[in-house]
Amino acid sequence: MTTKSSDKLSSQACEACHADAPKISDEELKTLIGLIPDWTAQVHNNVMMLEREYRFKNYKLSWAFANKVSELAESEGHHPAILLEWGKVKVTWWTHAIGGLHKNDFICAAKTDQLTA
Ligand SMILES: C[C@H](O)[C@H](O)[C@H]1CNC2=NC(N)=NC(=O)C2=N1
Repeated sequence: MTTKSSDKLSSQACEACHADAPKISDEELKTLIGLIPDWTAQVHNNVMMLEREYRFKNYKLSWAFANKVSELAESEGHHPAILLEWGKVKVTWWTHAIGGLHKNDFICAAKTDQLTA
């Protein structure tokens, strides 16, 4: 079996996150984003977020993927923004409780990538 660098993240589970949990450092951001190269860190309304757009052949496939992401979110207790459109789904992960990025967001991004397989 081949192992990808993102497996280091996707094999982990989200931990309970509290308002006093620290945001990831710049150093951690560099390391963690390197494990999920298809994602970009973007700042919206002063909050750093992880974003990726997935492409599909039609609306039904986009919709099915958005549903899978929703199932993942409920099972992890961590919830992304999902923008469902014809042929594409944009997934945005951040941690509301801290207004930024926590390791949970990187774990969930790696798990989201696995849903396309
Ligand atoms: C009580 C519950 O676990 C929290 O409100 C969770 C739910 N899902 C969440 N999802 C995200 N993305 N960030 C959070 O801070 C968050 N908090």
